[in-house]
Formats: sequence, C-alpha cells, structure tokens
Amino acid sequence: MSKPSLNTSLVSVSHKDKYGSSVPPLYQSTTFKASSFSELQEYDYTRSGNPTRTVLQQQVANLYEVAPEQVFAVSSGMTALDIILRTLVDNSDHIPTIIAGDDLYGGTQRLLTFLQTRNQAKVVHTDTTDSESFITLFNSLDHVDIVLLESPTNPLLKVADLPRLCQFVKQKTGPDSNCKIVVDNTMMSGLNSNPLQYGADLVYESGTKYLNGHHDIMAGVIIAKKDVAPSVYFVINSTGAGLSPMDSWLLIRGLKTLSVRLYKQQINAMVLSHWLQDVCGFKSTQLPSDNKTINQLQTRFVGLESHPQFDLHKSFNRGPGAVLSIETGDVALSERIVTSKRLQIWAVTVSFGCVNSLISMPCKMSHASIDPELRKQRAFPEDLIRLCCGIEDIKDLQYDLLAAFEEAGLIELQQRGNDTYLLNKKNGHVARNNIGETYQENYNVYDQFFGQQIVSNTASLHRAKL
Ligand SMILES: Cc1ncc(COP(=O)(O)O)c(C=O)c1O
Ligand SMILES: N[C@@H](CCSC[C@H](N)C(=O)O)C(=O)O
Repeated sequence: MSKPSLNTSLVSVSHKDKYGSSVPPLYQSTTFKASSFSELQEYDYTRSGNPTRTVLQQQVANLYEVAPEQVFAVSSGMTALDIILRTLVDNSDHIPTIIAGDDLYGGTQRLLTFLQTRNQAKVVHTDTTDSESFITLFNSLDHVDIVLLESPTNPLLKVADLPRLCQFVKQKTGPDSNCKIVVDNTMMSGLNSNPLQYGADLVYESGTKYLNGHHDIMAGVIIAKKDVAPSVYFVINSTGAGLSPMDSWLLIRGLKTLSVRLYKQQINAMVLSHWLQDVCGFKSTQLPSDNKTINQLQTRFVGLESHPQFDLHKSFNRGPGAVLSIETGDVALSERIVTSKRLQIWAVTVSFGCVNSLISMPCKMSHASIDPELRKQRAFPEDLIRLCCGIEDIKDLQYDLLAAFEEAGLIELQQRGNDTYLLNKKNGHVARNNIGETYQENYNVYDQFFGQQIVSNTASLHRAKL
C-alpha cells in the first residue's frame, strides 16, 4: 500500500489492544508489573514511559515524518522549551549564547530573560525577519550555541526565512557542530510546516493550541533530530515532564480532527482578513517597522497577498494559520472593541488554535509578561488586537465584530432605503450593502494557499443593522 497522507494517518491510529478496541486504551497507571526483577520490560514507571503516551508520540511522529523515538510529549509548550534549553545548555562548558527573535511569545521572552538574569545564558535578540542582519550578528559573535526561531511570530505575524537561516547556520557551523537550531512551530503546527525538513535540529509546539484544539488540556511536543533525541529523553525522564496518560489520550483524540479544524479555521481567517480590508476599511498589512502606518487601521495576516512577506511565508509553509491581528491606532478604541458587551461569540481569552474564536489584547494578556519598557523599545503596538479564528460560521463572526466595532464607535451603520452603509468613522471608508444585490451576500475570496475560490456567505450589513 502507498504511504497514507498526513490527514489519513492522523485519524488512523495504530495501537495494540487484545480486545481490538477502536480507540487506544487509556493506561491510567503509574507502574507496570515486571515478570521478574531481572527482566527489563518496555514500561515500568509512567515518568519513564507510558503506552498511551507512546501512541500519541507515534501519531506526532507520523505528522512530522520521523521515527517515534524522535518525538516527546510533555506537559506544556513552555515545558518543551525548558527541556530543550536544559538539554542544550547543560551540554556546554561555557555560558551559552542564544540568538532569538525580537518578537516572541511573552512566555518565551520571560524564560529567556530568566536564564539571562541568572547568568545561565547570554541572549541576543534580533529581527529574524531580516536575514542579512541575522547573518551579520551571527558572524560577529564568538560562539552561538542555540538559534531560537518562531515564524510567523505571535502576535505580529513576522516571517523569518527559516530555510535560508537554517542553511546559513548549518553551512557556517558544519554538520557536527554543537550549535543547534530550535524552531517554535506553534503558530503553524506540523500540518502547515515541518522545520526539520529544512534543517532545524529541534522543533517544538504547544500542543495546547492547534494540535489539541479544544482548550481542555495543556501539552507540548518536541521533535528532535536523532543525535539529540536521547539527551532530550534523559532530561524528560529525570525531571518527570512527560505528558500524563489522560492528557495524552485526549491529545490523540484532538489530533484526529486537526486537518479539518485547521482547514476551516484558516478559511475563516482568510475571509475575515479580506473582509476587514475591503468592507471595514482596515488598510493592508504592514510590518511594524513601517512608520507610515502608525495610527492607521491595519490588519496583519500572512494569508493576505498584501502582507509584505506573503510570498516568503507561502514558499515554505502549507497554510497561513488562523491568527490575525488588527490595529486601530488608538489604545482606548481597541479596549472598547475587546470589552464590548456586544461580543457574543468572540471570547476574550488568551491562547489560539481552539475551535472557538478568541479575541485578545496581547499587551494586556498573552504578552503582558514582557517588560513594558522592552515592548516600547521594540515598537510593540499597545493597541494591537489579536483575533484567533475558530470553526464557527464566518458570518456570525463578522456580525459579532461589526456589533463591537459599532458599539466602540469605530463604525456606523446607516440605513438609507434599501441600502445599508458602513461608515468607518476613523478613516472615512464607506461600504454599501444593497440587500437586492447578490455580490454582498457572496463574498468571493481567492484563496492563495489552497488554490481555490472560497465563496463565503458574508455578513450582510443589512442583517447586522437589524
Ligand atoms: C508561540 C507559542 N509558543 C509557546 C507557547 C507555550 O505553550 P503552552 O501555553 O502550552 O505552555 C505559546 C503559548 O502559550 C505560544 O503562543
Ligand atoms: N498568564 C499566561 C498567559 C498565557 S498566553 C497563552 C498563549 N501562548 C497566547 O499567546 O495567548 C502566562 O503568564 O504565561
């Protein structure tokens, strides 16, 4: 039989069960009996290994197309990074130097700062979207032990040219070097991107996000090249960071629907970002370094052709993900939108990748752990609103947002005869919706990633007004 596709292998879970159970059994057991004290068995103690965790690791191995012994399921995404850093940092006889991006998930920044302040690592941050300055920095340092990359970044959606950076580091340091490239793949998931295939040594994901998708567990997965995998296992076994049997079982279940969930979430994000531009009057996406756009309404999404790094992102990823962000140019306005009582579907919640749509203000929530002074230095927009699309009907998501925009005073919906007008009060953009015309009901978006026309029954302004 030919090799099954990723989508197929995620639902076809192979496991051994003497009763032929359709679903892998949950081995909620700490210990496993030995037949004799002298005969080593596959499992003895759940910290060291558990059959349910093994099935999960096999599933993730299928997703990343590696051997099962290269995959480790741990208790959270942050645990995954912690284990990786311990594995690599403990290896060196000097204070290791880590190069990391300058737009990182808040928890990652916090952990790196923690190591730095305890003199356990020297952390150098750089704009990893600028490959040339990354290369210049790398060349200027005496030694680099770890390169930590996140792409696209959470929440500014900045894209690092991962294949180019990996190729540079590998060429520069040689195949047996101790300098390791680590990629946080949470924003993509293994379904959209496989950084091991273009040279990363270790990849991790917060399984809490897309992999599980239901916000009922915390989890992390580590996928390691064969040479480092045994050291990663050593640290996990020594510290007890392995994912619990119950959470492993739930994650096996979550993974089965990863492809359908992610597909629908991405379509929603695609339609929503076009709609924010074309109907609501948000300007096309810009990088934060573009000073011209400050104080403008903008939307950032790597799935929009207008994103300055759209082509780069598409060149090595299979999808855009479902996280987008908007800026209003006015912190108070953003706060009014996010706290609007008219938001019924978008939940004000941290995290992303869930079947439910979430709205948040990173500076106050997911990225609050980054020192405000550092956020300022990095021109991190305080008015940024992050939108993480779930699988609901897009029109309901649109109505909800329109209502919040209206209540917050960003837009006004005016009824004139049969026509409904959307007036963007901040920039004067106007969209007209005539209930007699069909094009407003069916809003067509050519989806650049999946190469198809998405026909979405978009929010009619008329209905929103009602
Ligand atoms: C990009 C990214 N990496 C890592 C993590 C950490 O994952 P976890 O919350 O599962 O520890 C998060 C979110 O928390 C994240 O957004
Ligand atoms: N209070 C938490 C915040 C978690 S943010 C989770 C997620 N990565 C996101 O980006 O929303 C903390 O201090 O870590």
